[in-house]
Amino acid sequence: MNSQAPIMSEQDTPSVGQPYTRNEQACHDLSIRVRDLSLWYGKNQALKNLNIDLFQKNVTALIGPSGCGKSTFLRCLNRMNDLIPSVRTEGLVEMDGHDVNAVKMDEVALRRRVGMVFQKPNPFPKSIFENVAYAPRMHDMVSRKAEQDELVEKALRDAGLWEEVKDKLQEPGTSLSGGQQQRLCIARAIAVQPDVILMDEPTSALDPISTATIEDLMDRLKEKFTIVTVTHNMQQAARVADYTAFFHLGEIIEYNDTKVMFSTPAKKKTEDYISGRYG
Ligand SMILES: Nc1ncnc2c1ncn2[C@@H]1O[C@H](COP(=O)(O)OP(=O)(O)OP(=O)(O)O)[C@@H](O)[C@H]1O
Repeated sequence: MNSQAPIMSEQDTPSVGQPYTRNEQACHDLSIRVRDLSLWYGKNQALKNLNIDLFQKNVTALIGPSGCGKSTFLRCLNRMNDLIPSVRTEGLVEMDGHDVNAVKMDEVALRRRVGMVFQKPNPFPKSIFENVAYAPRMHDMVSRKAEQDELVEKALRDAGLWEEVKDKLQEPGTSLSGGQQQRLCIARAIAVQPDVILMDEPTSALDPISTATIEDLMDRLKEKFTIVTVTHNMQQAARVADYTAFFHLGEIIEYNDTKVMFSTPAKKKTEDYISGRYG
């Protein structure tokens, strides 16, 4: 646990629909602030009046049964739901004090600040090198070849992949194993130096060893990045997450320090879910 992170007591657990309130110290660590966020797909309301604060350089896990809105919520943080025509949202999502839904917010710039890693590794059909170099070049972050090489090496090192690929950077990204491809996707996400990395079930398509490697990586990456991850795996949430939010039917039922939530959940529904009684 990040020693700078605010420690929450059970009394801090927000009741449904109420903003999470914190002490002054905690305000400095705020990355994303969500207030009264609701979302509809056509007539179906998928998110109901969500209020949550997500903290810098911590891992927050989103857990809950299938269809409860975890992925939908994740996509609100980088406006990916905008790509779905039937979607309507209400409420506020602020990143470092800026409303991400403001008309003047540039979506390209937003997605540079908020990287995303998906359930199934999805490298571009390009070389390992190009998978990492492409976005920094598009964003004019590198001009000289040497700078580009340096940035690619750094991103691959930070993603724990460099030693495995340094001699085959020109081979296709798709030639790597599933676990390596997922680390390549993480390298691609961090190459543009985002503030936040969203991960949507990043290990669910991987074997146990690759899963453990990604979990270790998340632990290291949170020194530099804010990570928000969706997982169906309770043990994974307990292992990797500083904070956990339990979603149910489009609502946040409970949000707390992971250790507190898993040892003494405040709500019966949370207890039933984490003890495997449903879901
Ligand atoms: N593109 C879409 N169009 C219409 N409805 C959608 C769309 N995506 C999700 N939904 C609906 O929104 C609700 C929340 O879905 P979402 O995928 O966010 O849940 P989830 O908790 O991430 O589920 P899972 O754990 O199974 O991935 C569900 O009722 C789902 O059917």
